Amino acid sequence: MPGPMYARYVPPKAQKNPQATSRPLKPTATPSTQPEIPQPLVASKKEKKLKQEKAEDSEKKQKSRSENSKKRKTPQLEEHEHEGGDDDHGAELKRRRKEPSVPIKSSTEGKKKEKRRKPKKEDNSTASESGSGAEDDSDEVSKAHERVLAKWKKSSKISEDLRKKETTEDKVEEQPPELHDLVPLPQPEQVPDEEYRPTFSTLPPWLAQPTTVSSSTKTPFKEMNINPKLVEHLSSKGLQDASAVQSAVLPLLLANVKERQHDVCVSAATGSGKTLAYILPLIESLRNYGNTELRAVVVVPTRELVSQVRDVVDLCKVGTHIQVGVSVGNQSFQAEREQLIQRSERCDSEATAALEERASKRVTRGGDGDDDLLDEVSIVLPKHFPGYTSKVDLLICTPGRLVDHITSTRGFSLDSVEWLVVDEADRLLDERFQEWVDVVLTNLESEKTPEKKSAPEQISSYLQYPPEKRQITKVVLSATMTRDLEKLGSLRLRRPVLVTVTNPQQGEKAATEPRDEFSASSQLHLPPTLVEWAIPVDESEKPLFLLQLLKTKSFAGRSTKTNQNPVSTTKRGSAELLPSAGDSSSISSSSSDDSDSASDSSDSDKSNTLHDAESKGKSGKGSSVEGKVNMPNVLIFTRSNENTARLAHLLKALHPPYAELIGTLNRSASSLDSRKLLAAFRKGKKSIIIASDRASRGLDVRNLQNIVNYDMPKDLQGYVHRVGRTARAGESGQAWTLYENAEGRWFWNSIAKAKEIERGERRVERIRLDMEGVDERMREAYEKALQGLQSAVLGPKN
Ligand SMILES: Nc1ncnc2c1ncn2[C@@H]1O[C@H](COP(=O)(O)OP(=O)(O)OP(=O)(O)O)[C@@H](O)[C@H]1O
Repeated sequence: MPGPMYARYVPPKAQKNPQATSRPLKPTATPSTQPEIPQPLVASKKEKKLKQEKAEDSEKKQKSRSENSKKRKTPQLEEHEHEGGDDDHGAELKRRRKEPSVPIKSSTEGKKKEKRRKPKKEDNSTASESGSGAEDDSDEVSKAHERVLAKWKKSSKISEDLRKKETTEDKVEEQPPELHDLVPLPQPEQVPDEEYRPTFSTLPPWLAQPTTVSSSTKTPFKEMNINPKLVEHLSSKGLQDASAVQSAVLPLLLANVKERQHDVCVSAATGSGKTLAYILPLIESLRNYGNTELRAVVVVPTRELVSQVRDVVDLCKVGTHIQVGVSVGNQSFQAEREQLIQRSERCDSEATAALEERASKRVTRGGDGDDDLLDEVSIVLPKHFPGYTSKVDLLICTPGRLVDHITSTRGFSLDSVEWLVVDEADRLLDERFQEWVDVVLTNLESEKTPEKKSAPEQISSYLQYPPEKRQITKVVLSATMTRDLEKLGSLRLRRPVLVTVTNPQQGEKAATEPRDEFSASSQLHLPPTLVEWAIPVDESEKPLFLLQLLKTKSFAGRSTKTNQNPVSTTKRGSAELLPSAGDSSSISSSSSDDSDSASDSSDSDKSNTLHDAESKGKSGKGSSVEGKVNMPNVLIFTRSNENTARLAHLLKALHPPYAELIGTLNRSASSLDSRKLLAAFRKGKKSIIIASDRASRGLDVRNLQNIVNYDMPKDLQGYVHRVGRTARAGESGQAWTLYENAEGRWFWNSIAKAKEIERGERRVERIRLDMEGVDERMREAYEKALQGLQSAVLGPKN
């Protein structure tokens, strides 16, 4: 054999192009990119011949050739040889894998490269094959090649193994999921997310840390800084002790004007006595003035509240000369002006001359207003000027009417006002009412007119000193006081203090624990004596459900003159009906904990049943009109004026004996009518009031025992105010909420279990009405009533 089979193989690493040399050793990611087999390994016959011829070249070249062949060993190959060769192929492979990968060349590109390489290899082979030296050399090269080939094989094997391993791993991952039929896989118990409680507060300290007082607190009026005659008078009316909120607020407000350094915000449950808490300080402050000036303004949202506050003022002002005015817009504006402002004439030649001069120049300031004044001047005595004085010390008004007087009533001025009370503040600040806050505050903060300035004020004005800031005490109250800083900020309170009333347990907690923003904003209070019920109803027969409720003994079968509550909560989550003569009905209820979903069809199993005593024929007295003792005393809330009228119509048609006992209270009722209705209700001539939310705020009706939410309230605050019409001033009361299927979830989540309401141990309890008594006859009557309603709405021809 003329020469070795693999003569003149130039190891890939000896190539000039390092990328080309490294490719054969590089393991490939996919089988399609197999390591490139070194091309020169199998030499063609032509090549061998050429090699032989060239091997006969001079010995001189032999040395240089052997040196050349040594030099051609790449540093990489040498390195491998030093490191122990084949054993380190794995490490080498890994190292190369980390190197940036060589882009895969296209086949044409590979061929071109091969062509470029060929002449070089030919040169080398010619040089290496000459005589015995050439043989040695070729042996050496052959061995080197074998070594490299062995390394390549080994590396190929390793990469092949790796590929196999990866494929098996992939297969394991791709295994199809185990099938478990339709039974859900057992899941680990879910860890509830911890409630986020920020460690910082964005509320100002006065809101975040209010002054709290326990609802059990009582202070005798005689221990307070109140006129003894007034204390005596209050006592004669059964008011000896100040309630909790009064005990906290009165000391702050009874101080004299110089000591009153704070504006006061009050957040306390409905019926806790907030009205007296601000009326007493007003009376004590106003009683000592010798002249009449408008010094106190009380703003409330509705006409009914205006007259209610007036009643409290009338109770407290006995023996004083305090003049009280009301402004509600139920009478003509002119008549109201005359009640509030006294017009007089004073001799003031200077003022008259100035005015006449203006008139002659036809300079008008403020347009029509000045023209009016000119007209007035023309009808007074010569050299006389019209003057105006207030006829009232204290004005109780709605915001809209107050703005009307400020802007249009000549002589109406807030220059002497020292007190501004905003009752039901969240409602008044929610609705803009002609931007009343801005108008009133701008007036209160503006400089007094010269006539209203005191002597010292006139002197400092003459000396052109800047006017002193006026001392006005603001009192802001609500059972659902807003923590909205923007709204409260609009009242521009001065060093405000927030007073809240908590139940005894909460009071202890509040005293020891600092209140953060979260808890401060979440406090709504319900009267502790209130019992709350929830009744699922069928939407299509809701009036029938209401009728059944009104007839049930636990609702209607008790005297309106006693405060005995037919349902006594015996322990948490359970209740029972107190036995009463001839009463066979019973109630045992489930707490709200058992009633997560209103749509739960198993309601009936868990809930309780109110047996209709009348339908069972065991007590016919329960709903007889003559037996007033057993008539329901109830305020029923609907969501709109229309619903109020419709429901009244249906109830009267369904159960005619109720007709003369039903009254409606909504926005379309005049003040006089609503006053009359409330008076009749207090006297027991009317027992059922069907009302819109107009009656939900502030209304105080003694002996009102039941509230029915026939339609859902708008929100949580709405609920608190509605149900707060009962269980007032420590008396008992019940609230019944009828919920349709679609409303149940919202009611339970947003009202019954609302975290914002402090209910303590109490729960809203769910009961079911027994509808057995509703027979075909009643359903027919219901249908007729609906038809009657339709023709009443559309007219008889339709
Ligand atoms: N010190 C007191 N002792 C006994 N009864 C009181 C006392 N103070 C007020 N009351 C009575 O409590 C009832 C509720 O008072 P008031 O109307 O002021 O409550 P309120 O807190 O303003 O309620 P709301 O937030 O619903 O307006 C009234 O009938 C009132 O006569």
